[in-house]
Amino acid sequence: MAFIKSIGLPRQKPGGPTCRRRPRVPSMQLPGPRLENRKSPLAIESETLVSWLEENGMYLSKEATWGRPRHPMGVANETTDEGESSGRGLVAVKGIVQGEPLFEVPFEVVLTKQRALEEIPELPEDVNEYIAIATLLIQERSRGDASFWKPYLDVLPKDEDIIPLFRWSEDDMLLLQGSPCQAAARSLRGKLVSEFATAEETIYAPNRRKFPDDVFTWDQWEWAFAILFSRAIMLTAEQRIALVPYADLLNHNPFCSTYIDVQEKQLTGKRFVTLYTDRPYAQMDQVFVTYGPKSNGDLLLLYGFITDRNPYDSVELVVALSDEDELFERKKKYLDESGVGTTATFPLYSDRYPMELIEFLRFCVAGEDELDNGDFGDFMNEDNETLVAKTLISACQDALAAYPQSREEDDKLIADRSMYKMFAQKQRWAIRQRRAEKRILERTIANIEREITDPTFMFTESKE
Ligand SMILES: C[S@@+](CC[C@H](N)C(=O)[O-])C[C@H]1O[C@@H](n2cnc3c(N)ncnc32)[C@H](O)[C@@H]1O
Repeated sequence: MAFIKSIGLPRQKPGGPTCRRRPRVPSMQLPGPRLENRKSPLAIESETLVSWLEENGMYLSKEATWGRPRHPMGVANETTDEGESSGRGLVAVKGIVQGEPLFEVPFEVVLTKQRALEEIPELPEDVNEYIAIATLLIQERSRGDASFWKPYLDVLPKDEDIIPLFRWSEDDMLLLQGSPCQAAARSLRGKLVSEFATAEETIYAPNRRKFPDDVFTWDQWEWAFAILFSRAIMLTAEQRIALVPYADLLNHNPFCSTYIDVQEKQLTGKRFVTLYTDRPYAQMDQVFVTYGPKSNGDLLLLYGFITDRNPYDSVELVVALSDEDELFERKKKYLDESGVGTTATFPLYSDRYPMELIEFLRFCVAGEDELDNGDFGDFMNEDNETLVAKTLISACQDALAAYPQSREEDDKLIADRSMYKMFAQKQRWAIRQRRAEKRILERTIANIEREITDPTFMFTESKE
């Protein structure tokens, strides 16, 4: 799935015939240090991280030690997925068997709310977890070399490389005109703005000596949340979120189901975050985790990337009770009382739709008889079911009409590889995202149009 460009690890010698190497240029002829000894800044940062983790009790030995095999992974400084850079990643440096613990990260280096409260006693005890860790991140970033977490902060992607959708400007977002992603991004951004205003008023402003206004700025806040949304993990056993250095170098593969646990060593009482694999890996394979069953829209919003092979991809479809319906008032009253409202949004997948959507539409298109006696969770009659199908098709057509470009136009942009490569990263994500959404809408229309011609057609659970 992913191709590793440069992993900074010794490659296994290939078997079979070897080819002769070109003689090396004598080092004395080279200006400055010998080329082969020059390390990229990325490699230096990764090595510094590894040394720091080892100093703080993480086992990362490159050689087997007494009774313990070598650490099975190494940091890949540049990985790619579907032709796009996916930043650093972790790679198996030896075969890994299923269920093997991959690493144990000592709690000493983990960022949690608890740790934030210890480091910043000025934070209120009941502070929200995200705000606590964001405040710790901002503080530590501002401390530069003096920060305990400096080696960790140095491997975080550079600011300009962190491009979740909620950080896009309104101009960038024009590329996603018509997409439900725009509203999701504006809504998340709005929440972050208002959370910042509250934190400013209740935590930062009252204690300026601890929280100077040139450090605790909106820009730093936005950066900290971008880091948290794209890297924090839920420690389920403890029901808390955490930033776990090293573990957060793992990239996403929706087909994985690795799991994370917190372990306490019996003799020492020391706690570690441990990751177990769900499948074996061959040497040089990139090791993945899953960030959860997320649609591309959610991946773009929180993590700043999408993946074409995403079984959980969906597009939000808005459907509403028609205000021209003769039974509008009666139906509205019922919907309001049920807490649903006359407009609802449902995820539409390329091969399925939720039964709640069908039930909602069965109710919205129902006649008087059906309203009195209907069970909307089940097929009621052909007329009602056909009306549901037509309403669904028309909702998909309306959604498609909201995009200024057609799916065919997006296809063309992507097919012209040399032109496509010249687009900026955000443009490429946007074109792929809006094309994926249109494909789901078009497929839904095609599926329903095909099925509606079948005399036994009905929406059933099996389509979910
Ligand atoms: C938890 S971090 C993983 C480590 C990260 N690659 C790095 O360089 O630090 C999550 C970020 O990695 C990138 N990423 C993870 N999985 C990816 C994938 N399958 N394709 C593209 N980018 C991916 C995205 O930028 C995402 O926000």
